[in-house]
Amino acid sequence: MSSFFRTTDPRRKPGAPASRIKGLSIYQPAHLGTDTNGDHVTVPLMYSNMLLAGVPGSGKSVALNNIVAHAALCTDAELVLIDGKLVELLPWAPVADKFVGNNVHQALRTLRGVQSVMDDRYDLLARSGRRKITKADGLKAVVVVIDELAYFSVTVGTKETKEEFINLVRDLVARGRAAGIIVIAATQRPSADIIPTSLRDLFSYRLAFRCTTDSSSDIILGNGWASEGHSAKRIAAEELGVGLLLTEGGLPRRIKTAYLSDRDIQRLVTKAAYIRTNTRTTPDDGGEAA
Ligand SMILES: Nc1ncnc2c1ncn2[C@@H]1O[C@H](COP(=O)(O)OP(=O)(O)OP(=O)(O)O)[C@@H](O)[C@H]1O
Repeated sequence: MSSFFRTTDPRRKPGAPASRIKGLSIYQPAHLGTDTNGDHVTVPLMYSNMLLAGVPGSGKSVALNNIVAHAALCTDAELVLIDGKLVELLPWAPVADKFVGNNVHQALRTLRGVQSVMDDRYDLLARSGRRKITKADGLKAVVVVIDELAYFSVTVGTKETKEEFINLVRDLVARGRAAGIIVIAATQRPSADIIPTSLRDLFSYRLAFRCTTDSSSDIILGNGWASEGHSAKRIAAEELGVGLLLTEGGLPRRIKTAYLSDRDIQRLVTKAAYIRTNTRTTPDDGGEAA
């Protein structure tokens, strides 16, 4: 398990001021689980985005919790949670910079706001002749977690709100990475209307949990993977939290996500709340230098 499960920082000397507890950095990879060899599986969040899909109860929310936990503990990331199901991400609401439940208009307003942050950052990049923001810019990454895509793009609202929602998501996924806008989107409906190829192909990481057909597995991972033996249909119903993780340019890798109990989440929220309100904290390490 990653170090953020500890309630106290092991490097903190007894009696040392609490302000020495450091948060994580969004430039560090997030712990997601283990592979079939038992090796740790991490995913870089900065300059990335991720699509998660699979049948109900296959493990998407548990996977999302790992990612949200990492982002919540980062002092250089803002957390925007959009939860059409309302209850899945709700435990993280106290540490979210913005929490939106099943309100499509609020969801649209929030995504428009993130889009305008992204546009401002592109102006900044254009003015300085650079291609992506770096740590040296001192700008926080914005981690936008959406569960469930289909709720806003198909189920509720009007034709106009559904179209605007999916257009905003597509734009943030397409242009967000270089600007430090990270979209993590989940759906229990891996069908072509919810995840058109043009959207799916924009995600740098795709995680397919159990699917009922090879074609729905391909809708998540990409056309042709099932025929090459990489199909999330082969994941058994009892293999909860098992999925195929595809990274850009790689092969799908079978992983099992780390499970966070409600108590783990409560403890992480408490720690993240402390880290986020303590302005003197600085993120650990940082990975990518300017
Ligand atoms: N990595 C895991 N280890 C152990 N149990 C798991 C794991 N992932 C999921 N589970 C079990 O499966 C249940 C369903 O998982 P989860 O809520 O993540 O599914 P889901 O795909 O988000 O479902 P839905 O689409 O209905 O929201 C969990 O409550 C948990 O009991």
